[in-house]
Amino acid sequence: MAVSGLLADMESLPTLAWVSPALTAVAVIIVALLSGYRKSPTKFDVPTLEDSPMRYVQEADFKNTIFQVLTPDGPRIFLPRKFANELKPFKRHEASGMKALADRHLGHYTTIDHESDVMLGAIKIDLNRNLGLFVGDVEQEVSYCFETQFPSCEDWTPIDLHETLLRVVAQASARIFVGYPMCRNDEWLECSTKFALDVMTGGEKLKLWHPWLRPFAQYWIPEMRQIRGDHQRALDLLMPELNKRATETRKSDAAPRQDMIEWMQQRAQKLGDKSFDNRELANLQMLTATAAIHTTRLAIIHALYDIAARPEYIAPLREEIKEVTRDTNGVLQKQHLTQMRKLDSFMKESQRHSPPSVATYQRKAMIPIDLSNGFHIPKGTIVQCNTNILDETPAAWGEPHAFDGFRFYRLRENPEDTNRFQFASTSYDSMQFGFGNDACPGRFFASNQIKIILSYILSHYDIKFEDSVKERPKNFMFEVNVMASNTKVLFKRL
Ligand code: HEM
Repeated sequence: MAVSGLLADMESLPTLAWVSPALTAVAVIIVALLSGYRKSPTKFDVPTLEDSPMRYVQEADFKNTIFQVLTPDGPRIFLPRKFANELKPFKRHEASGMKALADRHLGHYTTIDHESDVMLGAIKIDLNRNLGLFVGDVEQEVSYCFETQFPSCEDWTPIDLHETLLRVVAQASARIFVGYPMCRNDEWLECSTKFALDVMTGGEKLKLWHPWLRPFAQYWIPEMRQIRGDHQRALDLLMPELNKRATETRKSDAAPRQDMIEWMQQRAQKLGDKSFDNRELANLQMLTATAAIHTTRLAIIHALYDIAARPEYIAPLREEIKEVTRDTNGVLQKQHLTQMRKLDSFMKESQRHSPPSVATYQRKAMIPIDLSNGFHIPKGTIVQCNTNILDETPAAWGEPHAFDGFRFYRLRENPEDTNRFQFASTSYDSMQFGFGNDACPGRFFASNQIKIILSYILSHYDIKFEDSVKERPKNFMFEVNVMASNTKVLFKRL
């Protein structure tokens, strides 16, 4: 029931007629809270984990059994991996990954429930088509960032990767999202990275409130208030650049400008999207940064932890980087990234052990869906598949639980498989970027960014853990998300 409906019901109670509006509001809150405690969400006839979704990873037989986690927003259904194959043929208006993600973060309130063909087209088509153009630019940006933001590391220096890499990834991504010089604008970088944190934190805090109370509670939660401010700030920061571009006369023979601002504007024109304006452009920039920056940063942190924990990989990885860039004296070019097969393999193995989530395939049923085992998914239900599948690793890939950084490198030595098993390849056995038509469209870009940043670090620094760290730091879970611990890594300039 909506809050307005609840208010109407209460107003019809004669005993409340004399109560002041403030007291009525308090009464509404109490009634809503009490009804929230009484009400248990509609359950499915499958095992239930009542408590915390964090527990299911350890306790539920997620591989073979369908089970549910009850949340105030209704049950979340967890499916064995095989059902991803059954859901894959459904189109996005029938089974939507974006809607599932938006619901998980209360997108209606946190503003991320915003599906845009302009944004998807700009990433899927324009960004992917032009990836090769930016390798030099991004490398330059990464190098500038390390030179200006990083300690000198003449001797072993402890580095907080979470903090440092946020800046590096944000700036390297902004080089392509908003172009130069905007990519070096501190305020823009702060705004575009903070938005994601406000969405995550604000959404989590709002979830603690009963759904009926959220329309009010959103105004009490600082991060929820900041989200609105973030949008306005993004627009204000972007306007000088947009005005400059709108008024600037470019030579007729000048190469077309290539960055996400340009692509979004052109896509909107092509699609005849009348609602697209500067405000929408700023919003889409924030959404793109949200999808891109924190995921990429996390993948790099995991990879660096894996390298620091297994120093025997440093020499062969460095050797490969040196070898492939020999023809250009160490300057990275597009083809070099494809040639870095050992690094690619190491990144994929690192992601196999530390995926972004144990359920990277999630969909909201936009229509009722029946699975082959007779399980009925009603419209509006969120389902997620178990994609945490070390045990189910195909036999041909070798020992499933071992960390074998070059397993995919060796698999690709088979001439038939040379284009398979890449970091950005998705398959039923490798769903870290999702699966099917709606798998992550930014994965090729992410692959490039990660390679550029890791190869910069490996070529300029030695890294290791402090002596007190005896093994690779353990990951921890937040709901279905796999998070990296906050362990410092020591850097020393070569
Ligand atoms: C290592 C970095 C990244 C990881 C691990 C990652 C992971 C994912 C996953 C698991 C999905 C859901 C796919 C599915 O449901 O089948 C997804 C979707 C998405 N990602 Fe990424 N991502 C990364 C980087 C990026 C980047 C750099 C961008 C943008 C440039 C991006 C943009 C998107 C978008 C727009 C979607 C929604 C796609 C749709 O609904 O069609 N991601 N990502």
